[in-house]
Amino acid sequence: MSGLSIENLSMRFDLPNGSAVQALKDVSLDLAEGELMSVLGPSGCGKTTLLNIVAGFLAPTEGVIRMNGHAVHGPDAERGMVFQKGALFEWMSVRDNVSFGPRMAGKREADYGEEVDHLLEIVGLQDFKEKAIYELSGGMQQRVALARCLANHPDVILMDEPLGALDALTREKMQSLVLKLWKETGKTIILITHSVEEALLLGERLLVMAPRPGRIHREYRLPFADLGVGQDLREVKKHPDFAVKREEILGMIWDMEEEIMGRSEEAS
Ligand SMILES: Nc1ncnc2c1ncn2[C@@H]1O[C@H](COP(=O)(O)OP(=O)(O)OP(=O)(O)O)[C@@H](O)[C@H]1O
Repeated sequence: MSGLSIENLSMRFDLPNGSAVQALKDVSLDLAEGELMSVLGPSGCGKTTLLNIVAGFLAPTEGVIRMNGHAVHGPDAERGMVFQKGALFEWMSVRDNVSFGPRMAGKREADYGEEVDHLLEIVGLQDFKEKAIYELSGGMQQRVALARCLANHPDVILMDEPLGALDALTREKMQSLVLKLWKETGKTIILITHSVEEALLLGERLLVMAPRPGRIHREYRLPFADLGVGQDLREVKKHPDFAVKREEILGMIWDMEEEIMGRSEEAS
């Protein structure tokens, strides 16, 4: 079967003081090839833990991840990761960052050169390819991170708050770029965000997680990502159902946060 399958995943962290945190409990989910899923939820509901397990950085206490039918046992180029920031090689040029994966795989310039230049063009950095990373703005650095991830030909792209450190305007532009890359490359994408608007705009599927233990609370299938491929995201936000869903999900997360605060007050 092609695509990503998350089967009965649980993760418990045993702490040095003898207690334990149940970060995830019985999470199951199938993602077909080319689907874009955004993941939202209050702090501590296990979003990053879920992504790290899918990436193969963490082994779950129970359950299994299957990628195109085979079980995942560790990191692999088929699952690429884009972090919030800080994962680029600062001292290398933009182009050397993007070509890093192919070079490490033993490929020659003649094999990857054209594709790397094409990726730089897609993310709008063709005029900056010889610049060093530290010379770029935050938004440009995230474009390098996206191009570098794509250069490894992943089947799935995992994004942990990839736009979280950007200013509002750059973030909006990058949201459009993520949609464009998704449509042009047909990649399967999981994107974690703390922004309800971003989750609505980018997720053709939107997963709301709940904490303690981390679990799937609700899933939506939404039209906004498809709408956003062809038009300004500000227009998409004017869609009557957009505001309805935003209020519904904000309320849902607000209630969860209130419950968490209530529980911690009871415990203290
Ligand atoms: N290595 C670890 N050891 C112990 N506990 C951990 C570890 N990693 C995560 N946790 C705990 O697991 C739970 C889920 O954490 P996780 O970072 O996955 O949540 P999150 O939803 O991504 O949170 P945030 O939105 O704040 O980034 C939290 O209670 C966290 O403290």
